[in-house]
Amino acid sequence: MSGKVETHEFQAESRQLLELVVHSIYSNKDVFLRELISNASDALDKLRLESLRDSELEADTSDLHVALETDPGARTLTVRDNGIGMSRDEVMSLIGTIAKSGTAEFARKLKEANESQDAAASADLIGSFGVGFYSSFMVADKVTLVTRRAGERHGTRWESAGEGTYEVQTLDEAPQGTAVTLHLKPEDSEDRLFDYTDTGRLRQIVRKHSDFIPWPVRTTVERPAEDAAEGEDAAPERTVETLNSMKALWARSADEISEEEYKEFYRHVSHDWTDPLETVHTRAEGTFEYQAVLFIPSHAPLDLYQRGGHGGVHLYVRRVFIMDDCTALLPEYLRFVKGVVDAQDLSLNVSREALQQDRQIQLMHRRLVKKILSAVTSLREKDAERYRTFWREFGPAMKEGLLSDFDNRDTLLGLASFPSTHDPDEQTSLRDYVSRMKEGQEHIYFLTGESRTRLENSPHIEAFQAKGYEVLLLTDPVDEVWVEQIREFDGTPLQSIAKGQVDLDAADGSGDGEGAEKSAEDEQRDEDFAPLLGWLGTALGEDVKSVRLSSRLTTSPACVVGDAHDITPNLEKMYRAMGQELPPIKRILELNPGHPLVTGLKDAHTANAEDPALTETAELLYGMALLAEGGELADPSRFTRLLANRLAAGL
Ligand SMILES: Nc1ncnc2c1ncn2[C@@H]1O[C@H](COP(=O)(O)OP(=O)(O)OP(=O)(O)O)[C@@H](O)[C@H]1O
Repeated sequence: MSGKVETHEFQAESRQLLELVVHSIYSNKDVFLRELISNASDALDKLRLESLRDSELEADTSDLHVALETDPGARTLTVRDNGIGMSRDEVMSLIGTIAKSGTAEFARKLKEANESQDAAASADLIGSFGVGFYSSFMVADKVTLVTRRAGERHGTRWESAGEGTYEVQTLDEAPQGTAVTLHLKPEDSEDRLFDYTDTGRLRQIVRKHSDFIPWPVRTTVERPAEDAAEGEDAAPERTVETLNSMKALWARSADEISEEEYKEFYRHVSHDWTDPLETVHTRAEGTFEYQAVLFIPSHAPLDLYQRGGHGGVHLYVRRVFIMDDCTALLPEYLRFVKGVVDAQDLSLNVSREALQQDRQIQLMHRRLVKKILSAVTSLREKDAERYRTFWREFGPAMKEGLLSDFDNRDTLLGLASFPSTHDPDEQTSLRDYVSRMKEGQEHIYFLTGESRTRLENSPHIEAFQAKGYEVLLLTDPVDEVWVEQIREFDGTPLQSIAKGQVDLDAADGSGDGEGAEKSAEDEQRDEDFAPLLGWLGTALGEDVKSVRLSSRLTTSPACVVGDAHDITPNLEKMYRAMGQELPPIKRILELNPGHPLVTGLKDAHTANAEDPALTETAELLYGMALLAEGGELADPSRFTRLLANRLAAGL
């Protein structure tokens, strides 16, 4: 006897998602079938693999297929597979819960889009998130799923109207695999809701969206009996038709495949409903044969920068699906690439661990990386618009490659783009930067920090702006790290303008200022300021390493800079946020000898070095320098008190 029917509530995020799907504004409702067939096909892949690996598994693998069963009278469509199936627990956790990373973020964005009634944004979101099984509720007002996991005795029945709850029941008997029955909503062609019990319609959808599925997708078609005598009512003939061609797309030659076929295949492997940005179809023959179809998506997944977010290259061996998310095939920084690699000479039993060590896999890895980088390089050369999209979505991930992929470092540097003071809207390549360098300029200047506005207004940049030197404004967290490791581009050294000494009057305004002879005027100025600098060094000794005169300032009185090999405050903050212990890092206070506050302080110090107000001015000056670069004060309330007192005294 079957178990009793239990009612459960959907997890909150799933409920939100379902609600959206039920009231979907997604115009192409046909895609529900692609999603269900895709799930069925995955289930067949899994069963084949499991039965290859586990000879004890009690499962029938003699005729693996997907069947579409229609009942126009009852207005139902069933998508049935005889694949791996699900246990009761799996049904509850996989179907009752959307345990995808990024769901919360997705739900939040969706809510925003709904509140602002932005239908296009909602459609985009739902398309890019991929709601899989839940897309059934776009066309059905009730969905019944009956499943039995291969090797298990009992089955499970799940049913829901896509509202707050679902029912589950254990069944004594059920066929192996999964049958999803959709109780279809009334046809509504205005809402692009068609008759999904019509086999002609189903044939059309399968050919369009699921043709390359490697398993037969069958349906029973009824034809009027041919040999029926005139006027006689003969039972119609029922024949089983396979709707898809089942050709593995990657095994076909690229010139036979239409763009639409690639797009459909992309949607199948990525579960992303939007189009890919770029496709790479490649094969290697000879001692180690493989075929690969790889895609660069047109947008970054929500979890691109979360550890453990999943990659997307599926590994096949001689057409047999082996694993999804095969991380051994591509480096971590290319984790956004989706697709399929089919290798000829690997064992079907290969494990994830063994893959990492496999020499052939390593060879394949190297070649695939080169293929992808060269696709991006040609995108950069031939299609500025699409390259821009690529870099906006994946630039920060690509820059991680500068830290890990030494073989391709030069290629990566060559295809990278960076925001710069040259143009507020367009990013620049390093090559273009170099071509614009001023005569005598020997360095590529950059500044790292949290945002473009902060960097543009940072005191460090003043003299560079004034003298027309271009500065790269690097605001991605990863920039802090790679600039520490990469010292030059094509022979031109990179130089942070917030570190070391700057002397823009010398031939090239950077580095340690050596080599440029000081004028008599400068020497006199240094002498005049020496007592103040010495005194400040002691007064602010707790906070700064030293105090010196600056030539990078034009309008600000002071700024703080790092020594040539110090880490930046931004990086320091990142390390601390990750829980790393660091000794306090003191920086250098630089003063603008032309600023009235600084000359005034010098005069006050000369007049009375013992004046207690001097120490407060020094503190204020240091605080201002920190604030100007967007830094944080150690004791903001003390700073405001000192400042308020000064202002009050001046009124
Ligand atoms: N026909 C099926 N047979 C076996 N398991 C299935 C079947 N359909 C769904 N599942 C299980 O339920 C899970 C959730 O399915 P769902 O379609 O919601 O998401 P998905 O396919 O993982 O990804 P996406 O939402 O991006 O399509 C699947 O990953 C799979 O484990």
